[in-house]
Amino acid sequence: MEVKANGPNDESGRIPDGPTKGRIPDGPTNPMVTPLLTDLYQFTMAYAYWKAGKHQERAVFDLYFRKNPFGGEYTVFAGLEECIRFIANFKFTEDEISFIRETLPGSCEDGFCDYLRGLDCSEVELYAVPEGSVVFPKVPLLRIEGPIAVVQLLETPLLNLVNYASLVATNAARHRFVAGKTKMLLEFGLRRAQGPDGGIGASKYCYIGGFDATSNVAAGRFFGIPLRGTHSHAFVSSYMSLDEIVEKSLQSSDGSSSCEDFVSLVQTWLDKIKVIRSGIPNFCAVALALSDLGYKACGIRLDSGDLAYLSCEARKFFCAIEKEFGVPGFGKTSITASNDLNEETLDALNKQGHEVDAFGIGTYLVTCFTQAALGCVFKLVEINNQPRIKLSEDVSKVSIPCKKGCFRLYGKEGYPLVDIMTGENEPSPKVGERILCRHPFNESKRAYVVPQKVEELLKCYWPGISGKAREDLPPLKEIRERCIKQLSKCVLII
Ligand SMILES: Nc1ncnc2c1ncn2[C@@H]1O[C@H](COP(=O)(O)OP(=O)(O)OP(=O)(O)O)[C@@H](O)[C@H]1O
Ligand SMILES: O=P(O)(O)OC[C@H]1O[C@H](OP(=O)(O)OP(=O)(O)O)[C@H](O)[C@@H]1O
Ligand SMILES: O=C(O)c1cccnc1
Ligand SMILES: [Mg+2]
Repeated sequence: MEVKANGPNDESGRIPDGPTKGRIPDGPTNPMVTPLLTDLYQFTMAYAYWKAGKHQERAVFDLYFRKNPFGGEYTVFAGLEECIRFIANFKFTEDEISFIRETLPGSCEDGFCDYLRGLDCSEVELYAVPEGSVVFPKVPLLRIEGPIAVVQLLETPLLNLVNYASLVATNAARHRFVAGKTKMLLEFGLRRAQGPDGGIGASKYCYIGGFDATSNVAAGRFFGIPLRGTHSHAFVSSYMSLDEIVEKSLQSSDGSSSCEDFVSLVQTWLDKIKVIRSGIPNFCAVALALSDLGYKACGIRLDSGDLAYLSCEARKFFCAIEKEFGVPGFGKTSITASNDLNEETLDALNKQGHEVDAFGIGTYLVTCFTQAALGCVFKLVEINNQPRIKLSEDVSKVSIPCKKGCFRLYGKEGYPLVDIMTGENEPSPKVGERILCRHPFNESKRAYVVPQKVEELLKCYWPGISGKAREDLPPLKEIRERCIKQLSKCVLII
């Protein structure tokens, strides 16, 4: 997938009189993310707004989710950078406008096409919680303000860019929580992911959620995520016998000598250690022969059978070899496990006791097997400075009206206590001042809080022409660090 750079930057990457100060981010990572990547009804509504002369009315929409996924207590917010790349470069091509012309009913006026031709997100402002933050239901992840017609067109792509990203980042964080901080977590899901974008997205957002590396080479290239891999069964079963190995010599690691028949050296070791019929003595024989030449073998991967038992047996074998043959560190040879792993199997392995150093996780992680979608929604909360609410018999679907300020209040030890929403014109919470926090739908849930620190959650990532300062988009590693740091504080509380 090629990284699109269709932004309005000049050669210096700056737009001299453009809508925002500083550099416009490159286009979306996936070139399929265009203004047409939206639902038809957004165009139907945009046309109706335009026809009614309503399209420029200033609207405020909140993007939020209603319930934490996986039956859990938290969510990791991800996908923001791609949202900003999208709106920063939002512009219709002539081909796209022609397609819309053909798609809308013939009675639609040509003037709408002229309107689309001139459209960009310069009049839009986007406020967001920083990517990689731990977030909770109902509190806006994004607040988007702007002319109603254009913001309406943004609904579907923004939801698309946030929903899966946040779901899979949360899934990764949950796997990390069960595996523990010290284990290496490898994302192996590309072959099982929902298409190429699902695969690339899974690798990026699992990294944010706390995975250490991916097997996905394209993701390594695009995002600088560390790449790791072992080998498959096919590699072993492709050989019938040792006679097939033609090139038998191997230079020592420092280049000072050469072993003419490395295969014989391995066999000598194998004769000394072969006690059980498994791949482990074979690995050890090769590792010991390599050690003779100054190399250090990395480790093994277990991909079937009882992973707890086999990892313990393998560890015993490695330790016995360290002792018997005096090879320092051999007992610590890395053991990776894979094969249909998920939160439950990781938990079961922990309970049984195991010696696995690294887990390779694919299908259950990237398909988010236990929950299909996060269910983020995009709701109109204000138009022309007037509040708007969506009413529903299902109280969980009632929206919270008004343009809001969102704050995280921290207690004495620096731990977050509560996220609070205020009306834009209400005074914001202040350090050391008692404030009554009320649950939005349950009157009986209320508490006075005296915050020791107040953090404004929604920051301006796209100011349009407002002239406000724009938050930088941090590198992926920083987003991941934010996530890990925030989770370490939240999980203690949960
Ligand atoms: N000690 C263990 N405790 C709990 N679950 C385990 C343990 N060891 C392995 N598992 C899980 O049990 C399942 C084993 O699956 P299955 O029986 O289909 O595979 P297998 O026969 O071992 O290997 P293969 O994939 O080669 O057929 C996997 O989901 C694996 O993660
Ligand atoms: O099990 P996952 O969590 O999806 O992780 C990725 C899996 O992909 C590979 O084998 P593959 O599944 O292709 O072959 P298999 O079905 O024979 O294990 C690898 O050996 C893992 O088992
Ligand atoms: O490198 C591996 O071991 C790997 C990569 C993808 C899927 N399964 C295993
Ligand atoms: Mg498998």
